[in-house]
Amino acid sequence: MAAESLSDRILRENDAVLGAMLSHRFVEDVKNDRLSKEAFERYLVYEGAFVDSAISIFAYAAATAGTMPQKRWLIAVLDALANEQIAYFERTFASRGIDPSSFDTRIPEVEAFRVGMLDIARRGGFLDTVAAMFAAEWMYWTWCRQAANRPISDPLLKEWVDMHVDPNFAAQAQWLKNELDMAGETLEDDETVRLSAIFGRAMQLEIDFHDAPYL
Ligand SMILES: Cc1ncc(C[n+]2csc(CCO)c2C)c(N)n1
Repeated sequence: MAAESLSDRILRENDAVLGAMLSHRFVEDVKNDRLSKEAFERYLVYEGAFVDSAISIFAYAAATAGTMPQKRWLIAVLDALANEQIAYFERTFASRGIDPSSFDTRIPEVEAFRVGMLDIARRGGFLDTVAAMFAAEWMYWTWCRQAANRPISDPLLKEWVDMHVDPNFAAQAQWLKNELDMAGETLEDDETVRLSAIFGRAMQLEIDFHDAPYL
């Protein structure tokens, strides 16, 4: 039998916290088409602030990547973040008349996620960033695939869910998984334990972040 890949090991070891996030009230509300307009708009502002910091996080990954194919891939990720994801928020805020500066994005749950993810990238190495973003993206890809098969009345929420089932986003989640697996073939056990803990920490930050629109 083939040895378990590093990403599968990380997913298995963090099954409980991943499961808690996948059954979070926010995910359930989107899947059942009952997320309130107020919660969605708060989420959008918090999320827009996070996607902005994701540009910094992936910039750290590009700066610490070892090979040119990795750098090329990450530059494409940065391009998609700045020109597709951020563009979504600009369009959405304009069409809804949302003024992001009138929301408090410094509340602890939102700030902890942003600072926590950024710190992993700033202080850790390339694989630390990959493990944290694998947590974030694998989780979104998983629940958005479920949500995309159900009716969602708000066209902008529908667009947001669909963006995370798009083949480009799926390829990004798979790329992170594969980077972990390739590195995992030669890592010492204490290093794999550390990366699994980073995944778990990122997922707990996600749970708290998704509580924030309801506070
Ligand atoms: C709170 C939160 N967690 C995870 C994602 C998933 N996601 C979508 S794009 C992106 C950055 C680079 O691809 C990430 C992590 C999200 N959007 N918001």
